[in-house]
Amino acid sequence: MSSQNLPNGQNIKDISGSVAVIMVPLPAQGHLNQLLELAHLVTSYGFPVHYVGSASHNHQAKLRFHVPALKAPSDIRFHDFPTPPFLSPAPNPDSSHKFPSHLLPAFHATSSLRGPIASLIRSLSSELRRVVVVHDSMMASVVQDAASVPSCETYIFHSVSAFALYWYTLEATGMGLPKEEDVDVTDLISSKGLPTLLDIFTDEFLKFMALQHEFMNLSLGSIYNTCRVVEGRYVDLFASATASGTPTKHWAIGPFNPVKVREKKSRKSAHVCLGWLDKQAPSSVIYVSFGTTTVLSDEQIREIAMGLERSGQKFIWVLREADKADIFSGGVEARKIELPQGFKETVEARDSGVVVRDWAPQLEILGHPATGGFLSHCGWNSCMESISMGVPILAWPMHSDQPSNAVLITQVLKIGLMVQDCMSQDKVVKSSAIQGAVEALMASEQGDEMRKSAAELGAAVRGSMDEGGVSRVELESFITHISR
Ligand SMILES: O=c1ccn([C@@H]2O[C@H](COP(=O)(O)OP(=O)(O)O[C@H]3O[C@H](CO)[C@@H](O)[C@H](O)[C@H]3O)[C@@H](O)[C@H]2O)c(=O)[nH]1
Repeated sequence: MSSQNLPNGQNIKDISGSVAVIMVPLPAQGHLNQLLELAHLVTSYGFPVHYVGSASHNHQAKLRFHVPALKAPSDIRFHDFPTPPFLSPAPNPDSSHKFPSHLLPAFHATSSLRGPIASLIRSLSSELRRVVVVHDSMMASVVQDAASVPSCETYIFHSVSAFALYWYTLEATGMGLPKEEDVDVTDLISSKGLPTLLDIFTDEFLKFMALQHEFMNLSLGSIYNTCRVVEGRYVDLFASATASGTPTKHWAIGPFNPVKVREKKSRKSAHVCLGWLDKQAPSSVIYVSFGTTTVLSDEQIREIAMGLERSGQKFIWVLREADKADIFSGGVEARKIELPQGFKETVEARDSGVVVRDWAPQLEILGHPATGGFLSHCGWNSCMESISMGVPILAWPMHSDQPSNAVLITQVLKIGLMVQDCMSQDKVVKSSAIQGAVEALMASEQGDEMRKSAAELGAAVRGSMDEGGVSRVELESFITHISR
């Protein structure tokens, strides 16, 4: 964004020196990266951004960031605030619930950020005309002191789809599933329909959420990492379902992730899997990854391996353990995830795939022309990244917003298929179901149709970030609003 003028005609230089933005993420990868991406978008308009968290979560956010370094990196200032020591247990592959409860100690420890954040707000507001706090919806209690500083305003950042938010709201108010014409609620993702809040969250996390809800009415508006081309209708439905007496604003300004596919020569990552992809035919590879919170049992991993192998389709499979609350903490030795005997040798002999055990360059894999499908748990980052790169999704939701995202992808947008029978918490999905689903997406007419629809949606979403595009207009509306 090279223009020196804000959308309202004011000069950036005149405004940006008098307004600062503080970003307050929830300390989990899928949240840290979204607010860091938003920080980059905001600094591109000349506003300084202060990104706050514990030293290890700030380090995590920087280390794994997939946006190339800014020309002026000093525009984002990281504040490493002290947090008391918190437990960082190993994820439990045999847990009876798929929700990543092992992350909760880090979430609870964020209460200690309240004091340092309040001090930062007060110190900035003594020098500036306005301090703008953009906080994760799950950090509302931590920024509650902002309300007592007259020149400070807070805005909620929602890290999940508007469709998921709308569905949570209907569930929480007892109104039930979204009975929309375009969502066939009788044929959702399991014979029982969408799971309840207790199926997708734990009691402890629901209590943590309830605490945040107590402070959400202090904010002046909501920001979404989504695009009206994808789910504008659900942004409006959620806005009206949660409307109270006080008018609040809603800005759908996603995708936050970069939408331009990089040329081979200017790639950020030199990961070996990209070299392998370069040798594959267009749209011939399925990318398999379950984000940073999914914990799979050994048995489930074996079934995935067999399913992939028997499908005969080429694949890149990211096989990593879920993140711990502190990814840099030592302690218990990480689980050694074993593959079935002979799997590695067969895959190598046939050159049929790559198993990635470290951090994969997901955005670059999805943006590669050889990638034709994504077997995903439907975390919202993965959905937005896949949508913006025009790649259809084979949906295997696990917990939280993922089941509703899967419905959005498969039933509303029709750019993906479900892995059969995957919503049962205690059942292992068999290799035959995985094989069938992979074949359906990668080697059938139905799969080709999904690829075509996903490519069309991807082009529209990328266009939404161009000058005059719907997301760019909303981003500039937010920028104009905070600089008023
Ligand atoms: O090897 C890897 C693994 C992950 N990623 C990136 O990590 C992020 C993962 O985010 P997401 O797809 O949203 O999955 P989770 O990590 O599971 O995200 C959590 O946070 C999301 C935002 O609230 C929710 O939608 C999910 O349900 C919740 O599990 C994405 O940007 C990926 O590109 C990589 O780049 N390389």
